[in-house]
Amino acid sequence: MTMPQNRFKSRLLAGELQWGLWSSLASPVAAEALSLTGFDWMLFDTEHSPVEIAALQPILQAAATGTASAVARPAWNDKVLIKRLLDIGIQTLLVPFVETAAEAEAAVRATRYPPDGVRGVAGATRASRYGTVPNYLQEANAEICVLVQIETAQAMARLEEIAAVEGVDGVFIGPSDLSASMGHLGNPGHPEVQEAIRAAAQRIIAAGKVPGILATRAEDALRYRDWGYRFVAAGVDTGLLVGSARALLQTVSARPL
Ligand SMILES: O=C(O)C(=O)C[C@H](O)[C@@H](O)CO
Repeated sequence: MTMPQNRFKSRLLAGELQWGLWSSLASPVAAEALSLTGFDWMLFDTEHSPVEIAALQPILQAAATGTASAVARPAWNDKVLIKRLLDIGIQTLLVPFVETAAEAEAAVRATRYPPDGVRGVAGATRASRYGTVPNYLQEANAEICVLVQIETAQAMARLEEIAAVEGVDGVFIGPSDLSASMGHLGNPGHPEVQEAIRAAAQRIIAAGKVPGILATRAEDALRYRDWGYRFVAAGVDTGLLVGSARALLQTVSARPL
């Protein structure tokens, strides 16, 4: 086997727009089906989804059927959680709650083998295609993509120093937590939050990194794209499922016998 190439990273660094889908369903069937819908990437969340590492591997195997590159979010910026995601084949990580340059540096180091970092060395894992990639240990670092998540006002204030960290490829804004941190819990659409999100895209670009974000409605996703965001999760699978079911019920139940 040859080294798996990180298509998400090469497209990110080429400045291409990549549409994503956020997955919280924690289901191999959903992952397989949704990976075939044409999105460029899918985010598999382990922070707020009921899924542990043993269940995530078959989800990633199912998702590999389709076209979407797999991105995973560890539950925390923790080198053990990150190592376990890397071992099951994740090459792109969205690291939550990064508030300082030191935390961003720690996230990058967690993804790199020594001497560049502290990633533990494993033998035959899914990452190395069970040991069939001959130069996996030598080539792995280059294919890793680190996205750090900015989701507090404190992190926003330090955006430039976080983005400047070597090895950080993209900076992702979390609108829900950011709005909570700014005193607007549950209201990411608040003008103050939206202005911070608009400005953040330009600040990230000025720092030489690629901005990304999560939207839950198409109109938000398109506005973020127009503001400069280049990896945009346009929706969440749980929301799409429940939303479609409710709309269907509303349609049929609105027509009496
Ligand atoms: O702050 C945010 O926005 C996020 O981190 C995303 C949330 O975890 C959630 O909306 C994902 O379903």
